Amino acid sequence: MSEFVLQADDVAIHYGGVKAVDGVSLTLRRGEIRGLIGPNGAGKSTVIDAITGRVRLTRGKVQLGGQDVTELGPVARRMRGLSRSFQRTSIFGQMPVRRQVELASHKMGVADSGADADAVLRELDLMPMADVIAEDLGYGEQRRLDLALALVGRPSVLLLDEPMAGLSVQESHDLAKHLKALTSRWNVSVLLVEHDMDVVFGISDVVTVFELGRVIASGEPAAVRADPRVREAYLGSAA
Ligand SMILES: Nc1ncnc2c1ncn2[C@@H]1O[C@H](COP(=O)(O)OP(=O)(O)OP(=O)(O)O)[C@@H](O)[C@H]1O
Repeated sequence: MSEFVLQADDVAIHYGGVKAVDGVSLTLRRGEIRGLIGPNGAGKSTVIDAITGRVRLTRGKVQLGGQDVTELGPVARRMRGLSRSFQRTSIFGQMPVRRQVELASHKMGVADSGADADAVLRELDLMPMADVIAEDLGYGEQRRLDLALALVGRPSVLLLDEPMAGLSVQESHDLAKHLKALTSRWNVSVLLVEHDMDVVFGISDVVTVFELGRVIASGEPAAVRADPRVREAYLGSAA
């Protein structure tokens, strides 16, 4: 058994002459949060797409729990425990919260989807809103519902692309707290692309910095924050 739940090796995604991602390697240990940061267009979302199987690799390999999944599509990867959140709550806007989560769990083939849904809702403090129509939730709660849908079937890896976008400081704080709790209580590993530096440096175990499709720094948050190259490329003097 690999010590990594997720391992991407020398991943490249080229669009014609555009090297969106060009030789990126990264890993996730069980229960670890890795923050991915970098300027706009650095290739962060493309790496997420590559890992989920949404785009085909130009080069490289993706492994999940030590198994090569490079040739598998997004649904097959999801079934093997690789989940991502979408900003998709509006698709089922007319449906009550618990029903949505239960349906998503059922679609995943979970035997007791009711129990699965309840566990997820409890974990994310959404049980009091179980019967609320999704459209009537506050924005922060909708983001949590989005996360709930990604958590059905107990994935081992969660990929999140800017989950804090549009949230208030308090809502971001709450979501960050839930993410941190998930990693310890459910042993989920998280790859977090996020522009909110307080969140990234606050909850990540490791931070990886992208620039122009490549990794320019990676390590513990304090070391990355202090790295002169990172400050120059991205963080500026405000960090
Ligand atoms: N389908 C595509 N075709 C051509 N170029 C693309 C495509 N998708 C992404 N790119 C390019 O690849 C580069 C990386 O984009 P990407 O969206 O991954 O960056 P990002 O770091 O996620 O940026 P942001 O922080 O703004 O979301 C950019 O130059 C982008 O224009």
